[in-house]
Parts: sequence; structure tokens; C-alpha cells
Amino acid sequence: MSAPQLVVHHDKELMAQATAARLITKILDAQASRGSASVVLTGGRNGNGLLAALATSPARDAIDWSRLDLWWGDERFLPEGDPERNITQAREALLDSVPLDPKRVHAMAASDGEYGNDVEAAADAYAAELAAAAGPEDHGPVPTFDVLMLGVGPDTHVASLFPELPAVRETERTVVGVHGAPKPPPVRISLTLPAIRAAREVWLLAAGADKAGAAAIALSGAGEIQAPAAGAYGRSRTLWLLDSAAASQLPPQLYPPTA
Ligand SMILES: O=C1O[C@H](COP(=O)(O)O)[C@@H](O)[C@H](O)[C@H]1O
Repeated sequence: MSAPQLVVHHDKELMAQATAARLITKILDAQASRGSASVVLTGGRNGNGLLAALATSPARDAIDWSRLDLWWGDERFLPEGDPERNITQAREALLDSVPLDPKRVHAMAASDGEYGNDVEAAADAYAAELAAAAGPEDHGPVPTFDVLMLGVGPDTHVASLFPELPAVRETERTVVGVHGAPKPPPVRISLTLPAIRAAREVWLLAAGADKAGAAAIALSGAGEIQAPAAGAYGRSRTLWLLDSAAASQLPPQLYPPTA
């Protein structure tokens, strides 16, 4: 477990641009040292803002997009192409404008896909895809993602792990179907906390005043069942990327930093 580190940007636009630059560097470093990079994308406003910033960065062309694996932390279980699906929004923000290898874009199934409306089968299939991508060096059923990003919801949810729902209590499976999510749509697919913790680096994104309470709770010692964001950490690094509005309720011992 790595203790959270905080980076607070002035506003959400700056946070998106700086985080896009950070992600580009991280992908380049991973490709240089391991040949390819793996990134887990998040849905939501902050995640899509980051992808849009990356799309307009001239440095995006430094990335070898054909040597990048993209995974998702969660997906809204809706028909293919639905505008509310996380992958639809990611395609629009960035993915359709860069030369990715389609075989390395690991989408979670849609509700009209090969598993039909069976969200458990769709979750199991994603778990199997992750397990097939993991090697002996990963010591488990999930690849050691270079960066796994999570948008923090105003209720402290991350991926589709909502406070007190069964998915956040999962300790064995790496991917689960989620029912009864308080944020629409109610049916979703999500990585679990054990899968999230397989990542080398976990980046939690929180921008906007509506995230201030969630950041304060998750960073103040709350339990992960009540505050799922508190249970998200990486093997080597856990980075909270905030804007000043989202940092406005942090306790003074956390922010602002003392000299
Ligand atoms: O529904 C979701 O919400 C969260 C956070 O979204 P935001 O719009 O409040 O930033 C996101 O992390 C998750 O991937 C998504 O499915």
C-alpha cells in the first residue's frame, strides 16, 4: 500500500492539462522501459476532461499509440454506442483521433453485446481477459497496470464501487456486475478494489466544489466500505490530483502543505 500524495492545481482546466502532460510522460517512460504501456481509463467529467486535454496536446504525438493497452475501471451497462457509455465518451474525447491498435483497446461488454443483458457474464469475461493479459511477473490475475485512473464521485465512489454496495466488499473477484447503483444507470461493470490495487500507480481525479466533501472524507481515514475512494491505492504510488475547489475542505494537516 502506498500512502496518498496530493497535487493541487489552481483550477480544473489546469488540472486536466497538467495531468495529461503527466500521463504522456508516464506512457513514454513505460514504453521505454518495458516496451509497452498499460493505462486504465475512468469515466466521468474529470476523466473525460483529461482525455480532451491530451487530445489537444502537441506532445500526444510523442506516444507510440500502437504500443498502448487501454483498459477501463468501470462501464455503464448500456447498448453499444450509447452516449452515456464511458467508452463512447472516451472515443469522442480522444480515442477516435489517435492510431491505437484495436486489439489493445479492452472495452467492457455492452448490454447488447455477446453476453446480452447478462452483466455477470460480461464481468466474468472481462476478468478472463485481464487474467489472460497477466504474466508470471504480475503475481496475480490482473496485469500490473502502469497507471490506473479513477474519477472520484461526490459520494466518494470510484469506478462503479459505491458506498456500502456489495461490489466494494468484494475480496476475491477482480471484476463484478453492479446492481442498484445510486447514479444512473443502475447496472454497471466494475473492477474491484483488489484489481485496482494491482496497478503500479493509482491516480484519483477530483476537480470541482462538488468533490470537496468526498476528498476530505476519503483522505481523513474513512473506511473503504463507506468511502470507496479511501480503499484505492497503487503498489508504488497513490496520487490524488485535485483542483483548489476540490481541496477546499481538506483538513489543515493535509493541505495547504507546511514548509
Ligand atoms: O459514473 C461514473 O462516475 C464517476 C465519477 O464521475 P464524475 O462525473 O463525478 O467525475 C466515474 O469515476 C466513473 O468512471 C463513472 O462511471
